[in-house]
Amino acid sequence: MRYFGPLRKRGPPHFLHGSFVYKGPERQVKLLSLHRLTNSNYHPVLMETNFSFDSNLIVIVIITLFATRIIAKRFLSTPKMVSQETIAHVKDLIGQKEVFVAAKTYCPYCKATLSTLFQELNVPKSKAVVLELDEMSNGSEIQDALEEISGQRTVPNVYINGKHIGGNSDLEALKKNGKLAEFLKPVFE
Ligand SMILES: N[C@@H](CCC(=O)N[C@@H](CS)C(=O)NCC(=O)O)C(=O)O
Repeated sequence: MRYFGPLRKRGPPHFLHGSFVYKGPERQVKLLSLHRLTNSNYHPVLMETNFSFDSNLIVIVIITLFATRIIAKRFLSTPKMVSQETIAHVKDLIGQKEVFVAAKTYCPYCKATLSTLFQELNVPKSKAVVLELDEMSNGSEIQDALEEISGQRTVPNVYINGKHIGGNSDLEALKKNGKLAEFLKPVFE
């Protein structure tokens, strides 16, 4: 890369900053800036590089790569295969007790949900099945099955009396509008 100071050539600023003064396969010369001398006299400051590459082309290539990746992920990814056996097993777990929560130990939303149910609302732990999926060898399989059954992949995934409640925000919304107490009634009977 080589910089040229102001050249002797004088004239109006007929080309834009950053534009190519010369562009060949082995070198290119770009206009860096124009030094104003008088109202009508300018010195161009030029920069010469040995390798000519089109920065627009690089941007297009990067965007194309990203777009291809997103499209491939969205449309070409193979659907997760969850065995009917696992689905039946998870459905069984959901129905085993009044409350079912699929959680992960590090998940703050899960902590909030468990605190709402067991500390705030005093749901007896004996009435609930809580799965910490990240501590289970078949946790990801169960998560796939939950997605298949409820359409929800995130944790916490809450069921009360076999009814899908949703995540922590859904639980909080039900708590706010007073419907959660109604859902939990059978738990305390
Ligand atoms: N809006 C959801 C947010 C739940 C969420 O984002 N959970 C994260 C974990 S903290 C999750 O499930 N991530 C995907 C995963 O762990 O597979 C809720 O209120 O429950």
